[in-house]
Amino acid sequence: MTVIETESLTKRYPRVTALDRLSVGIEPGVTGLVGANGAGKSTLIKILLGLSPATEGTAAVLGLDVATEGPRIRSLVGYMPEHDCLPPDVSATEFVVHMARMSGLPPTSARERTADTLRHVGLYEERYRPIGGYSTGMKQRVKLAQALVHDPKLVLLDEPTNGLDPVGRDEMLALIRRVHSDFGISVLVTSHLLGELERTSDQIVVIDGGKLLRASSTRDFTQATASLAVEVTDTDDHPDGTRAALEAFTAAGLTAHADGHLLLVDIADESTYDTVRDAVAALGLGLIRMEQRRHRIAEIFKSKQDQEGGSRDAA
Ligand SMILES: Nc1ncnc2c1ncn2[C@@H]1O[C@H](COP(=O)(O)OP(=O)(O)OP(=O)(O)O)[C@@H](O)[C@H]1O
Repeated sequence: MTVIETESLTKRYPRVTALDRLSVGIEPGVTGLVGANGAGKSTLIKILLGLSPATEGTAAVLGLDVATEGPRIRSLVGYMPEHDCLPPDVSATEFVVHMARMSGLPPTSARERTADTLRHVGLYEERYRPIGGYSTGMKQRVKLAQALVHDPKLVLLDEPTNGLDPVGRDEMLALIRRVHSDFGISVLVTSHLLGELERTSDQIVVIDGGKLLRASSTRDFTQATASLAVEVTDTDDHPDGTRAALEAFTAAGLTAHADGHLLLVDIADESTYDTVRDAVAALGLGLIRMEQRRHRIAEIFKSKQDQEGGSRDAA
């Protein structure tokens, strides 16, 4: 079952192709949509909401065709826009109640849902103060609350960590995780920062120049490239133990490279551990560390970009 499905989705503006034959299926859970600025993330969200027509291709949200079912999709989906769009003179409560009413909730349940949602996003104490006096983090929480207030099945969050300091980012990401774990709401969250979504997301979709680069579970993403980090001592016989071990690993048929004092060995299969241990023992070196290291997503892309000679700002 997929919550979002696109097929050859293309969006051409007069001077740029923002989405280029994008075909992707997104399952329930938390999905990170990652891409550099201008990759096409916001364009995709607007098409999914039925607010902007695709030039070619098709897309379905919760099984509904975006070309014909926009209003129904928007009743089932919450949207947190990227830019600050909050009225400064009203309180969070007034604004979120208003948005709940816009979504069709009757007055009493709009007020109840608003109180619950603001409590959930951690804005309960400040809920009667005008939004104009809020910090960036508080404004982001109001935007999240209005996306959740009508109890959607799916929320589309466009760069919710933008402008936040590291602590604010972590809090927002934890909150996003809870949107799914506490309420079972699926989440599509965008970011231009590859690293920040890997702890939050079940799946990662990476787009670049409107094209799909990769879509897979976060676990597959990082595990497929697992490596063994090995650190060894120097000895009188081998004053550069790292170099001696690297040569021995290569001679034993392993793929390895040095990163300072660390040797990073590709894990071909279970026997890699024994081969490393035996090679180190044969040289008479001490083994300081041998541990499996999952690559961070950012590293995978850095090496991919280095290979391609690219210098994009997704990091
Ligand atoms: N209404 C528009 N008219 C013309 N070009 C547009 C329009 N909206 C977006 N674009 C262009 O389409 C491309 C993709 O933009 P989009 O906003 O979808 O990217 P993004 O990944 O969301 O990046 P950002 O995080 O910077 O918003 C960009 O080159 C952008 O300039």
